[in-house]
Amino acid sequence: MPWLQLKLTTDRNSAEALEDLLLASGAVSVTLEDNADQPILEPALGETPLWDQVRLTGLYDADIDTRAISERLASAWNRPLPEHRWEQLEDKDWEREWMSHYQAIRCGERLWICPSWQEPPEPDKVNLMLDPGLAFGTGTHPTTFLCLQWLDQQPIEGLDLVDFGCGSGILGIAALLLGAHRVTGVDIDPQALTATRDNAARNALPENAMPVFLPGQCPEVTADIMLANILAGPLVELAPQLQRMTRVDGKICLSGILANQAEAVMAAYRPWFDFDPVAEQDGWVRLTGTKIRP
Ligand SMILES: C[S@@+](CC[C@H](N)C(=O)[O-])C[C@H]1O[C@@H](n2cnc3c(N)ncnc32)[C@H](O)[C@@H]1O
Repeated sequence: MPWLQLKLTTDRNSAEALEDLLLASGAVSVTLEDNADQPILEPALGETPLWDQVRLTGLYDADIDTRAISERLASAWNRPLPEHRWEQLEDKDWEREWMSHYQAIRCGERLWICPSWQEPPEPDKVNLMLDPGLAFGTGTHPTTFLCLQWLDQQPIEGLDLVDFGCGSGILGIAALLLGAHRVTGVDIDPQALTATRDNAARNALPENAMPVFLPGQCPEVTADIMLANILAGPLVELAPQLQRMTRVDGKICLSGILANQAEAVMAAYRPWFDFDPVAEQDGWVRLTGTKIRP
C-alpha cells in the first residue's frame, strides 16, 4: 500500500511543537532532519540537539484527506504554517518502525500501558496490553499520558464513560480495566474503531463493554465522564455536543491542546463546566472540570 509524506521546513524553536502537531493530526511517524547540512556541536546538558533549520517529514496513511489535514494543522498552529507539500511514498513497514522503541509506561499508582509483545514489568498492577496498529494512542504522547494519569487517580468504579476520538481505544480500555462499567468509543477514522475493538479483545474485556461508533452513528448516551483527546479546533466545535453527552456533576477531560490554546478551549466549555487547575507536559495541556447544574 502506498503512503503519503508531508514535508515542511521550520526553525529550531518550532520543530518539536510541529512534530507533536503532525502526530496529533494522524501521522504514523515524524522524522526531523538537518535542512542545511549543518554540523551539531555537543548540546549543553538538558538541551535538545537541533539544527537552525529543521526538515520535518510526517508519514500518513494513503487514505487520508490531505486538504482536511492541512486545514486542521493550519487552524491548530495559530500562526502562519510553514509552506508544506504532500508526496507519495512506496510501501515499507514504516508503521511498525516505532515498535522497536516502544516500552511499557507507568501512568500513575495503578496503571501500566504495555506493548502487547512484552511481559508487564509489574504483573500485579492494572496492565493494559496494547497494539495500536495504525491508530493514534500508545501512551507515549503527552496528550494521551496526561489523560491516563488523570484516569488513574479517579474513582471510576461502575461509571459510564465516553471516549470521543478513541484512536487505539487506549483511554476507554484503561478506564474499563480500572473498574468502569461501560465506555462508548467514537472516532471519525474507521481504522481507529477496528484498533479499539482489537485492543478491547486483547485485554479480555466483554464484547459489549466498549461499543464503538462513527460520530454520525453514535446513540444518545449520557456519560459520568467524558474523555476527548482530539485537537483544540475540533474540541471547540464539539463543545455543545460533548456537554450534552455529559451528565450534571459528571466530569470532562480534554486533551490535545497546546498551552496557548487552553483559554480558547476553556471559554467554549465554561457555560457548562467548572475547570480544575490546568495540567501541562511538554507544551501540551490537559483540561478537567465538572459539569454544573444549568
Ligand atoms: C490525538 S488522537 C487520540 C487517540 C486516543 N484517544 C489517545 O488519547 O491517545 C485523536 C483521535 O481523534 C479522532 N478524531 C479527530 N477529529 C474527530 C472528530 N471530530 N470526531 C471524532 N473523532 C475525531 C482521530 O481520528 C484520532 O483517532
